[in-house]
This record gives sequence, structure tokens and C-alpha cells, in this order.
Amino acid sequence: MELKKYADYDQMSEAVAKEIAAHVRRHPRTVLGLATGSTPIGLYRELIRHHREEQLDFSEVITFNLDEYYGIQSDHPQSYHRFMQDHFFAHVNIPEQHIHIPESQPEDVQSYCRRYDEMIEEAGGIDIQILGIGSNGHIGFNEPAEELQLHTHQVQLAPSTIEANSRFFSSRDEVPRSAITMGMRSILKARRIFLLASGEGKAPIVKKLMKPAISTRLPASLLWLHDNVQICVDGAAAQLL
Ligand SMILES: N[C@@H]1[C@@H](O)[C@H](O)[C@@H](COP(=O)(O)O)O[C@@H]1O
Repeated sequence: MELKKYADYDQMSEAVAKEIAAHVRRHPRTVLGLATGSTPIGLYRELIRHHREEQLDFSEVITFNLDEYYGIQSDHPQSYHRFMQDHFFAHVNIPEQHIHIPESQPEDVQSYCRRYDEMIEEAGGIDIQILGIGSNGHIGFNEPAEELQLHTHQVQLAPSTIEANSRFFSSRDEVPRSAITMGMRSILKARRIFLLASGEGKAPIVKKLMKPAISTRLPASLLWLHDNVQICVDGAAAQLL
């Protein structure tokens, strides 16, 4: 696990975008694992800039998003479908059929989740996975627990996640109680992983994460088992290190 500290959010976003852009130029058919949340917004903004100003071509790129709330309409302003459309997909040339985001309410959840993992495999696996981190240490929606799931699955959200994400909804009651998320194995199979953390609110969990030990109570700590992970933090998120 490599720690990369950046002076501020913009520098962090620019640096990670540059690495991804370089990879996509070398390998146009890159499979990207994408994340939502406020943290990667700057990264998406930068990738859009590379596309517009430096002709970065996404026409062969394939994407798989980590997660989606369960039971939310895909055009709901807080759905991750909508988030990705607004912050990234509407502004670059990734063909629609290359974009994968977990369905919000599949008819048969288990077989749908199995199919989602198969689609990742069929695409050749994820080359670069982008992650944020919840202040409770979750990645995707893999919440701290006694046991973590390996594959894509439906998960109950932790009360702290419902609380944290309620800032995006008009009330706490509106936050969905569960989600469909890629599992730990699906994430750890990615060839290269960038975890981004920004702001002082993330400083305590970043400090915990940097202790070289693993626990299912801190799902992100399992990234210590992976050989190619960069933990990218801005000054505020690094302040307790
Ligand atoms: N499921 C998402 C995660 O993928 C994200 O990393 C995290 C942090 O979000 P933020 O970047 O807004 O702090 O919470 C959300 O609930």
C-alpha cells in the first residue's frame, strides 16, 4: 500500500486523472471500476478536461460501478445512475453499452449479482479501480461487519452510512436502507487500485487505515492484501498521519 499525499483536493484529483489518462492512452480498451460519493467528483472533472482539451478517447473504455442504492428510481437525483451521468458519462464518449452500474431493484437479486460479477470477468477484469472511503471504513458499500461478502450482493447500510449520506437527501428517512455493492473479492481482483480521501472528516479513518493490519471492522484495511494500491489523500485528510 503506497501513501500519496497531495497539497489539496485539486492536486490529488489532477494527479490521479493523469495516471488514468496515461493508462487509457496506452490501453484504449481499459476496464475502469468507478466510485460515487463527493470525493471522486474532481477526478471525473479532470478526466472530462483531458477528453475535451487533450482528445482523450474513451470510445473503447468499459466501466463498472461499485454500487447503487436498492429500490431507488434510476432518475432519482441521488441515485448513483444519475450521479455518474451528471458528473462523468454525459461529458465523455464512453458508449452506453460499455457502461455498467448495478441495477437498483433487480427482479432476482442473487442471480443479478452473479451476472454482474460474470460481466466483469467477461470484460477481462478491472484494470483500474477507483475507491472512496466511508468515514466508517467502508469501500463500495461493504460495511464494517463480522464477515464481509466476496461477491456482488445486497447489503444493509450501517446507521453511520445512512447518517452520513442523509446530507444528500431531504431527510434521513429518505435514505435507502440497503444497496447492491460489489464485494471484497470483486474489488481486490482489480489490477490496480486508487483509494481517494479528502477533507478533515476523513483524517481519523485514514489514520486507522494506515496501520498495517487487517480487520473486517475496517473493510478498506483488506487493501493491505493487494500489491498495487495507492492511498491518495489531500492535506486535510492526511493531518493525523
Ligand atoms: N458508497 C459510497 C462510497 O463508494 C463512497 O466512497 C463513500 C464516501 O463518500 P464521500 O466521498 O462523499 O465521502 O460513501 C458512499 O456511501
